[in-house]
Amino acid sequence: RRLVANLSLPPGPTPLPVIGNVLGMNTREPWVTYAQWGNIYGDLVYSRLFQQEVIVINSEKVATALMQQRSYNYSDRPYSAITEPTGLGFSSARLPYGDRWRQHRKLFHQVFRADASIKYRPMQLHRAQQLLSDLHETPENYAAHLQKYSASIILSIVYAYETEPKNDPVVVEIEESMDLIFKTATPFNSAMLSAFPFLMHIPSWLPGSSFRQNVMLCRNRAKDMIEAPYKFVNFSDTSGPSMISDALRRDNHGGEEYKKAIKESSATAFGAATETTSSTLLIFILAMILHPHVQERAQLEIDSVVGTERLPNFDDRSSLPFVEAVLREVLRWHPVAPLGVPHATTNSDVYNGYLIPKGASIVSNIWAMTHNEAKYPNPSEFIPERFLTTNGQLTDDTVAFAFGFGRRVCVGRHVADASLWAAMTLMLSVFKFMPTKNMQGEDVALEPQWTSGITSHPVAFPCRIIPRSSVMDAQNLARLIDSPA
Ligand code: HEM
Repeated sequence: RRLVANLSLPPGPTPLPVIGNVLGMNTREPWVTYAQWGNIYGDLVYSRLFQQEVIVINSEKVATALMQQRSYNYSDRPYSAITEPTGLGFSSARLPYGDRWRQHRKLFHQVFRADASIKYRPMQLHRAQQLLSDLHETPENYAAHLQKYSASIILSIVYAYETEPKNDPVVVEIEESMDLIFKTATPFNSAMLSAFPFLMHIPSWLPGSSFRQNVMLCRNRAKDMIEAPYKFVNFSDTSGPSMISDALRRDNHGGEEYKKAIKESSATAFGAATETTSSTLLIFILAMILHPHVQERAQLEIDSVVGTERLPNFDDRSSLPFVEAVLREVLRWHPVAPLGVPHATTNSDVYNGYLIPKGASIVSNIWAMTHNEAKYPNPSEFIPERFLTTNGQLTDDTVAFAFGFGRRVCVGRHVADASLWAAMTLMLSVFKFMPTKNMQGEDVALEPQWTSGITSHPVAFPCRIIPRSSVMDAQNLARLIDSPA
C-alpha cells in the first residue's frame, strides 16, 4: 500500500471537477484526441471521462506489455452504467472477467478457433458469389448487399439459418439493432450516464429526452436480438450443424445456465460479426474508388493468377500477395473499431513507475497504433505496398491488433479474415468501383463522412459499380460462378 501511495498516475491533461477531460475531446473521433494527447504526454495517458478513470494506450508496444503479457490483470471490462439499462448485460463482449465469460468464450472457441474456421470457407465463397449476383442486379444497394453478406455468414455458422434472397427479416433486424446499439451504448455515453443518472428520468416531452428514448429502444432491440432467431430457426435434431445445435448435442444436460449461455453467446456473435465485417467492406470499396491505381494493380494480379474463366478461391490466396496487402491496408487505414473495446484492471498495477489503478478503463487506441508514423510512414495515405518487401513478399505484419489484445481478443477474427478476403477478391475480379459522374460527364469527387460510435465506417457514398467485362450479363456471371475451380 505504501508503494502505491508514493506512485504517480500516468501523465495526462488536467481534469475539471465532475466532467473530467470531456471539454478537450473530439467526441465524434475520440481516437484522434487520444492520439494528440499521446503526442504530448506519451504512450500511456491518464484522463477522466466524467468520473471514469481512463488510461489510454497509444502504442502497440505498451498494449502488448500490459494487455497481452499481463493479461491475467487486464482482461476485465470496466463497469458500464449503460449496459443494464440498454439490456446488453447478456453480451459476451461486456461480461466481467469470470466464470460466465469463460463459459461463453469456450462456446465460441469450439466454433471460431483457427482450425474449426477452415470448414466454413466453401460456404463463405458461396455467399461471396451471391454478393456478386446482388451487386450485378442492384449495384446502388451495395451497402445493404454487404450487410446481407456478413449477416448470412454468421447466421449460417451460429444458427444454420439460410437467409432469404431479399429483405430477410433477421438481417433487417440485426442491421437496425446494431446500428442503434453501437451508437448508443458507447463508453462516452456510459460515463455520462454514470455522472448524470437523471438522464434516464427525463420525461419524454422535455428536450434532452432522446438519450433515454434511445436507451429504451436499445433495450427492446437487445431482447429481440436474443429471441428473434429462435422465431425462424428450427433446432430439431434434423437441423444442420450450427454453433447452437452442436453445443446442445455436446452437452444436452448442461441445464438452464448452459442453455442461457448458448443463447447469449450466439446473439453476441451475430451482433459483433455483422456490422464489423460489412463496415470493413464499405471501407474497402471507398478505398478502391479513391485509389484506382491500387484497384487496377490488384485486378491485374488476380487476372494473372486466376485468369478470367473462373472465380478466385482460397487455394489462390497465397499466390495473391498484393490482394493480401490491400486487405491489411484496409484494416490499417481506417480500423473499424478505432478504440477496440475497453478492458479494465482487476487489481492495481505498476508500469514504468506509474500507478495503474484497480478498475480503471484501459483503452487501446488502435487508430493511433495504425497511424504510427514510425511504423507506417504517411499513415493517412492508402499504400498496400507497405506490407510488401522489395521483392514482393508479404511482411510479417498482419495488423492483428485491429482485432484487439490478450484474453479478450476478437473470437471471430479467423472467420472475419476469410469473409473479408472472399468478398474483396471476388468483387475485384468481377467489378470496377468508380466515382459517379456529373451532368458534364466528369467524376464527382468523394468527400467521405464517417459514422461515430464503437465502430466507425463511411456513411453511404455515391459510386458506380460496373462489371469489368462488357459481356458480363447476368447469364455470363451465373456461368462464371458455376465454372469449376
Ligand atoms: C472485421 C471484422 C471484425 C473486427 C475488426 C473485430 C474487432 C474486434 C475487437 C477490436 C474486439 C475487442 C477485443 C478486445 O477487447 O481487446 C472484438 C471483440 C469481439 N469480437 Fe470481433 N471483430 C470482427 C469480427 C467479429 C466476428 C466475425 C465475430 C464472430 C463471432 C466477432 C466476435 C467478437 C466477440 C464475441 C468479441 C468479444 C470478446 C470478449 O470480450 O471476450 N467479431 N472484435
